[in-house]
This record gives sequence, structure tokens and C-alpha cells, in this order.
Amino acid sequence: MNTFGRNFRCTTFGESHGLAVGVVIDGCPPGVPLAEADIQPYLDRRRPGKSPLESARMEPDRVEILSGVFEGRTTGAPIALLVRNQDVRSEDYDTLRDLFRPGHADYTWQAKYGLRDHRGGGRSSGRETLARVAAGAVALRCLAPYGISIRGRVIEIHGATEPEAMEAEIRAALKAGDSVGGIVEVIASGCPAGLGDPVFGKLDAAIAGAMMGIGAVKGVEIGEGFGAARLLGSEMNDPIDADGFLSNHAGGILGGISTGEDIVVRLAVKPTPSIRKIQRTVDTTGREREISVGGRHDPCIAPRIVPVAECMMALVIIDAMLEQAKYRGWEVR
Ligand SMILES: Cc1cc2nc3c(=O)[nH]c(=O)nc-3n(C[C@H](O)[C@H](O)[C@H](O)COP(=O)(O)O)c2cc1C
Ligand SMILES: C=C(O[C@@H]1CC(C(=O)O)=C[C@@H](OP(=O)(O)O)[C@H]1O)C(=O)O
Repeated sequence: MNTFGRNFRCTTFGESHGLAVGVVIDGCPPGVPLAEADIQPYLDRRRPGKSPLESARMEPDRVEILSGVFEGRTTGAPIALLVRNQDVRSEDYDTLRDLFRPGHADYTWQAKYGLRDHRGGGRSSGRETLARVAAGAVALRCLAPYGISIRGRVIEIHGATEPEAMEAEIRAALKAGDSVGGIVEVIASGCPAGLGDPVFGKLDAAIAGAMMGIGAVKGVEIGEGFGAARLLGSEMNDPIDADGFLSNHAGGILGGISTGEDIVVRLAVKPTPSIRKIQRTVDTTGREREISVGGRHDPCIAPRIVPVAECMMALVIIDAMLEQAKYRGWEVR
């Protein structure tokens, strides 16, 4: 499945070591002011090579708007956004042609398609997320007039919660040829009450699906999440008075519909699969082998996921806003 969304439909395309990665957005309302400069800052936050604690692949990730914008405004036609790959070094991946990396998608893509683009994981590479970020930036442009803002942050790395300790965990893993995971939190503020579509199109289900659809995400919780299982009803419920909700254990969603409070989501991000440390694996003939993975990799994916998760949240919310507009008659512009 390469398409996301019911109303604001995004189809991403491209491979990590192909010519380019991009997205076609169909369903963006007409008349939204949009320029490359509105999208580029989000891609700049996501791109690799910004610090020694992430992949050393140097990609400028300059976005080109190919269609759907005329005289600075969206036309209602499909918006095609393109980013050309510039620093692939595919030869570093030659040994992966016949070998499966433990923890990556190599084994399962081979099982599904009977072949795979082994260069940097092809489409299973986290590089595909640049297309989601470009689409999310357009969604955020649409949401801006409504006072909706979305912010993410890393709250834990390998058990550490203080910024310096988190960084030390990544450095230690890098030095050991290993990797670490972490927890990312995303909060959407300013969403109106009433977004989401019960029974099967619940807002929390849509958010969980969107977040789980990001590579390396192994868990999603909303509000109290797994902690809710350990609370009493009187602790979990959010009392209401004439001014609104007095707490937000629900994480901004009840009955699959937004309450108008902050929507609070946390993602568990696994340690990066591609590591230098030697591990056991098999080749495509089933022969047992050992592997130490080359190429340029993130020692920790959690910090890189922050802008991606923000943009996935934006895509879910614009989709829900456009759906709600059908019922309530207001326009998203
Ligand atoms: C932004 C981002 C960056 C990533 N960087 C790497 C990386 O450098 N090396 C790697 O092996 N996996 C990386 N991943 C994770 C793999 O793409 C992912 O683990 C793989 O596709 C298998 O999917 P799964 O972990 O969701 O099962 C990254 C993922 C994202 C979203
Ligand atoms: C290139 C990016 O991240 C990549 C995500 C990734 C992976 O396996 O997910 C592996 C590395 O690159 P390659 O696909 O060349 O192996 C990372 O550098 C990017 O985010 O733009």
C-alpha cells in the first residue's frame, strides 16, 4: 500500500538509492497559499547528515513542486513534490544483495515479492519518510489558519530521560557498533472537538495506524496508554465542568472523536537494525552466515522520527478535518 488518507490522499514513490523520492497529493483544497519555502524547513529538520549522532548520508533534500500550484496557490489538482537523491554510494550495499539484515525488512520483502532492491533497503528505507514529511508540510499549511499546531520531542533514549544522558546512550551504542531505541511524544493542540469517524474510522485508530506505519515504530499509546490498565475509573476519567475538561488522561480522544483537548501520542521506537556488531543470519539460499552491516546508518532512529511523526499527525488531522467539513458544511482553506 503506497497511498495514505481518504480525503487528503498521499501516494509516495521512490527508493532510497533510486533517482528520487516524492509524493503526489490528491484532494488538497484549492486556494491554499503554498511555495517550496513552506515545505523546505520540514525537510531540513528531517534530512540525514545534520549531526555525528545520525546517518552520515549527506542529502540536501531540496523539494521541487512539479504540479498543483499556480501563482502561489494550490489549484485543487494533484500536487506532485519531488526530492532527488544525491549521495547514494550504492556500492557499500553490494554484500547485502544475497544477505538478510536481522531486524530490517530484507527477509520479509524477499518473501513477499521474490526480489528486492537491496541498495539501502530500497523503499523500506526510512528515506521514504521524506515524502510523508513533504505531504505533512502541505497539510500543516492547510491547518495553520485554524490555529492547530503539532510538536514532537524525544522523551527517552535507552531508558535515559535527561538530554545529556540520552546523548551519552547514543554515543556509547555508536562506539560499540550497536544501536539504541527510544520514545517520541507528539502533541497536537488546537484541534476542534468532533474530529474522527466512529465506529471504524476512529481518530485514535487512524493515529495509531499512521504512527505504526513509520519504520521502526513498535508501539503507540494515546493519553495514559498502557498506564490506563493500572488506573481506577475515578483516576482515568477526565471530569468536566462548565469550562470544559479538568484533566486529559484520554489524550484528547473519546469514542474515537476529538474532545478539543491536546491530542497526546507516544511512540516506542526500536533500536536501528543495521549495526556493525557481528550477528547471525542466512543468505538467499538459506545458508547460515555472519553479518556486520556497512553503509551509513542512524545509531538511534527516535530523534529522526520526530518530524516524521509530527507530519503523520498532520496528515491524519487534515484528513479528519476534510471529512468533518462534509458534515458541518465549513470549508478547509
Ligand atoms: C527516519 C528513519 C530513519 C531510519 N534509519 C535507519 C538506518 O539508518 N538504518 C536502519 O537499518 N534502519 C533505519 N530505519 C529503520 C528501518 O527503516 C526499519 O526498521 C525497517 O524498514 C524495518 O521496518 P520495521 O522496523 O518497521 O519492522 C529508519 C527509519 C526511519 C523512519
Ligand atoms: C537516507 C536516509 O536515512 C536512511 C534510512 C535507512 C533505513 O534503512 O531506513 C538507512 C540509511 O540509508 P540507506 O537507505 O542509504 O541505507 C539511512 O541514512 C534518510 O532518512 O534520508
